[in-house]
Amino acid sequence: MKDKESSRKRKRATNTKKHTKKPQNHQQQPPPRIPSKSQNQKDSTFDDQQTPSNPAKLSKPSSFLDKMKARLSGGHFRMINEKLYTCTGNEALNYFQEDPALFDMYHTGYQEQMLHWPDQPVNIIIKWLKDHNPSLVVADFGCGDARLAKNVKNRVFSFDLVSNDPAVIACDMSNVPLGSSSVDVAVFCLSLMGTNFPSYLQEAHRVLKPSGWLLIAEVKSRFDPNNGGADPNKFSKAICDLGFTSELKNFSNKMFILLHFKKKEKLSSTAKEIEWPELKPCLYKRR
Ligand SMILES: C[S@@+](CC[C@H](N)C(=O)[O-])C[C@H]1O[C@@H](n2cnc3c(N)ncnc32)[C@H](O)[C@@H]1O
Repeated sequence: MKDKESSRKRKRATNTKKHTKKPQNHQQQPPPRIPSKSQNQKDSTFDDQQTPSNPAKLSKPSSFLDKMKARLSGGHFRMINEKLYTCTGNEALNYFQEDPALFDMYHTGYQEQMLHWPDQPVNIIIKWLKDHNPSLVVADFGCGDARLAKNVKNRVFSFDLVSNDPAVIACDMSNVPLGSSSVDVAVFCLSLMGTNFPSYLQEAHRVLKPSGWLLIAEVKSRFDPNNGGADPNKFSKAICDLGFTSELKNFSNKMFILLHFKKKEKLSSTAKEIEWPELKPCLYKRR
């Protein structure tokens, strides 16, 4: 009996030893690992847009945080972008009115994406305007940061869903505060985003003077019928049926197409049903 009792006591003592935490000896801890060159390279693929040029910066904890923030904001951009391509203009207006910070988030991401485009379509349109008479009055539908208005001598009415600039008029561009036949040029630079895009083109037709110009720059992949995109000829025909003549189709750029139309002097008396092709959303890749 005594033997059993003493063996139980011994067992308890060894168990307690097993579970007792050793006091930490910090001096014996291995030193923190400094990322080697190959680890730095691996990190840079995490989000190569954010890789600092100085590798020493990578060892600072803030660079990891910066990368996390960049990743998060890239995700937010893609989410907002997809929303804009899959809802109506009015829904997009309400979306941004509820949280105007989303608009800034979208535009930060959009500018980041555009850095990877060899040419900016807005610069091609700016050049077109500079080559024409500066007295032409322009309406920029979906103007973004109003770069167009800031770079030409023309009088420009700039419209977007949110206004962060006194020069920009906040509205849904299917209903702009301009009189009928009041402008010479209507511009849509990558802005035919809403599912109701035909109503934006109808509005441009309303505000354009007879013989006024309609200039469209759109993402090329949206007009690639082999890849689910619209047939550009059907799109062009629909615009002509709205009351325009086609003046230019330029597919030479890798990233965007350029289409120019002129508003017909006289509208045909027989209004016909216009067959608009669907325009697929332009979704940006994670970089
Ligand atoms: C891709 S960005 C292009 C901005 C500018 N045109 C450029 O080329 O830099 C498209 C812009 O169209 C605006 N947009 C989209 N739908 C709109 C609508 N229904 N009414 C007004 N603006 C709209 C978006 O808010 C966004 O600023």
